[in-house]
Amino acid sequence: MPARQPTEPPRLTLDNVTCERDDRVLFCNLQYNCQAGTLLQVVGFNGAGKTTLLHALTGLIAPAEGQILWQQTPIANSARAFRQALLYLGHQAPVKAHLTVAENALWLARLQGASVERLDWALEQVDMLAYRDITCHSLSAGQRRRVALAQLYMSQAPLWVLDEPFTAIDKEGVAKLEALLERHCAHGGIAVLTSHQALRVAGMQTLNLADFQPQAGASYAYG
Ligand SMILES: Nc1ncnc2c1ncn2[C@@H]1O[C@H](COP(=O)(O)OP(=O)(O)OP(=O)(O)O)[C@@H](O)[C@H]1O
Repeated sequence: MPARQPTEPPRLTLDNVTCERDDRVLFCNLQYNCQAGTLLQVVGFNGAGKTTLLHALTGLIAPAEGQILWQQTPIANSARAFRQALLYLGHQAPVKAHLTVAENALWLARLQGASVERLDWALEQVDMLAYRDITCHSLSAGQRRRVALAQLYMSQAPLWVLDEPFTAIDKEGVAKLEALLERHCAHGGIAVLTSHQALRVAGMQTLNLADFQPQAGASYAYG
């Protein structure tokens, strides 16, 4: 489904962002501008701060320095508009074991304000329609991830922030997700994702957190 078109083209700006955990600077002075159509893969070694950056991008944590802007307004000042524009998929597939595949996909879609008329179609896209009424506790890790990914097919949010969406997904599933990301951005959406995989998506940009490491000895600059 094409991204819902806001009145102005979507724009996400990382303005001189520094993030830290437990007084330790993970990356600093990160400057990046994502315009309509941007697909950005955040890469870096284990512990570089990729998930931390996505948490900052979604407003779950505040950067130690700098700010995140949505449509040129700091996200802290535009929380409602920003939340409506955002689809965030975290590291763990947010699937409840005691609910069926359809129930999980439905509440995730409703949580995102996504259109639920296309539930069965979305489940078909992630090859989970045959499991529609099965409770999720009996699913494999890849199948649980697929249930979570179904919401991407129902979403109209212009901004997708996805933490390791390819985890546990097989080769065919990866190719489908790559095509979906490409379509989302071709329709004017923005997608920021982390992955340790080399992805095949036309026009994808890469942000390597290793390029924004603090200088040696500067780790406690904010203490
Ligand atoms: N809630 C937290 N409290 C304290 N430290 C944290 C917290 N979350 C993460 N960290 C620390 O911040 C650093 C960066 O973690 P993060 O999960 O952002 O890395 P990552 O680049 O996503 O790693 P990976 O590739 O292994 O998923 C790690 O050293 C981690 O221990």
